Amino acid sequence: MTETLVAGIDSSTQSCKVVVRDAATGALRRFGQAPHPDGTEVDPAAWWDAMQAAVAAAGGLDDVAAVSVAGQQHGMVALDADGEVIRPALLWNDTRSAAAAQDLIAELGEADGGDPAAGPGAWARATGSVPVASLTVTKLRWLADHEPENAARVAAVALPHDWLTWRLGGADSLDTLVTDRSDASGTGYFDTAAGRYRRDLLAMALRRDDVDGIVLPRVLGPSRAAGVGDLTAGLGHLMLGAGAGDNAGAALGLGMGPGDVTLSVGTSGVVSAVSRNPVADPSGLVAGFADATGEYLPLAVTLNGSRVLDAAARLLGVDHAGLAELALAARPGAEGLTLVPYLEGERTPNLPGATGSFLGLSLASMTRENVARAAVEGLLCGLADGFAAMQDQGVPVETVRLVGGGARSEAVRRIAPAVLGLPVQVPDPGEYVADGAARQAAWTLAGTAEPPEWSAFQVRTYEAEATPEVKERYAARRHLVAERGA
Ligand SMILES: Nc1ncnc2c1ncn2[C@@H]1O[C@H](COP(=O)(O)OP(=O)(O)O)[C@@H](O)[C@H]1O
Ligand SMILES: O=C(CO)[C@@H](O)[C@H](O)COP(=O)(O)O
Repeated sequence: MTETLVAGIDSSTQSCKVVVRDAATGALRRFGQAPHPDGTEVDPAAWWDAMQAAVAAAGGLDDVAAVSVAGQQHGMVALDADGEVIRPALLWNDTRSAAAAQDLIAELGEADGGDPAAGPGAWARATGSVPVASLTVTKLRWLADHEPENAARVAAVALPHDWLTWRLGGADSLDTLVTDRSDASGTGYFDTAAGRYRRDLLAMALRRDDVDGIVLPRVLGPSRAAGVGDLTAGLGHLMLGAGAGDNAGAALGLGMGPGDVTLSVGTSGVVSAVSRNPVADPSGLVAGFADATGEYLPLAVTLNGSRVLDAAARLLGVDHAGLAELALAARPGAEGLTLVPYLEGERTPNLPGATGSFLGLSLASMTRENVARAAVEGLLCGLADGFAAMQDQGVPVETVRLVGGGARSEAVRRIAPAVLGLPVQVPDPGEYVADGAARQAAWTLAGTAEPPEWSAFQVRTYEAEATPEVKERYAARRHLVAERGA
């Protein structure tokens, strides 16, 4: 019997990855990857080109029955009435809209009860999240304030995964744009608990009173088909799933349920958990997003994930294996050296203009080993802060898993349980976002109530003696940061 194949695509910050899997068992059949351009402002055409290259590297989709696209969240893809991209997309890690976030918070507070200080609570109640520069709503306000002629031309707003799904489906008209709850919940103009758009917030962001005519992608249920796609002439037809934000994709790929907490060390550092109830944290540390199965996915996100390791390896003139070796050769705590790794500014805590700092340099601590160790510990302390914020929101913790490109580092794997003070499971290295998209495609194809049960992945559990002093020192130092440009 010939097997039915499905594909999952992860259009993430640094690259596009494609997996082709058996729809019934989830067995991996093929894989392809292609890089994305650097920078926090990207022409979506580059994602399309990378997707074509990654699909080709994965052997094409000729024999594939269904495909879903997961993607980096929040990126603003503004389209005009002809469906053309108005300007390069501003990505989730572009911090130019930090002041717009502050303005929007104050304005909703004023609109709600006359008090700008009530803004964070008002946003958390309205959408589940407090705006930070990452969220799409703040990018739209930035557009209105800095490029009003572009803001006036906006006829539709999509996210990276919506736009790619639309292109796959033929991009016939703006009305065929679709999305899913997980990605819609990261826009900042979607009421996550109620599952509906807040056009009043879109109007506030764009400073326009005619937003009823603006197309927002239709929000599909978790296993609803987005249509029948045609990647390029000659590649044949395939069913399109609704797709998802990348973190919800990973949750589906990992089969996460309540009690499972995932740390992802990709470009972003993410702590996420599935919750049966919506979360609305007025402190803004936890974003109250939705998952890709009908539940919720509270998460805390740092701007400084795997690139902290990339930068430290560059600084020390070693590769990733060399960095891990150096870090593991140092003692816990790096003899008093701390890296506050705000290399791209920071989102959790919300310090978009911050730069990073090495603190605690001494003759003893200023060694290559300690610098490597401080980089790994600093990255993990940022995640540990997010983890604590999730626990403060009542998120239960039974298992902790580590995924993403940075989880390939032996140092990250071995130091994570020491910094968190908990055992950490590391699944087989893989592309769990793309896997989640593939599982969604199989679900869409099957038309069943629940996603297909796929064979479990292997995990290796890492344990270590807890080093609470590392987190304590970091907590005492993390506010000692300089402003960008200072
Ligand atoms: N062995 C390794 N050790 C540490 N970091 C690694 C290793 N392999 C890959 N990475 C890092 O992982 C990152 C890419 O991870 P990925 O999860 O694909 O990111 P994204 O989804 O944000 O594009 C890169 O920054 C890369 O340098
Ligand atoms: O902003 C968020 C989630 O809120 C990021 O997690 C992006 O979704 C990018 O993810 P990666 O490409 O780093 O995995």
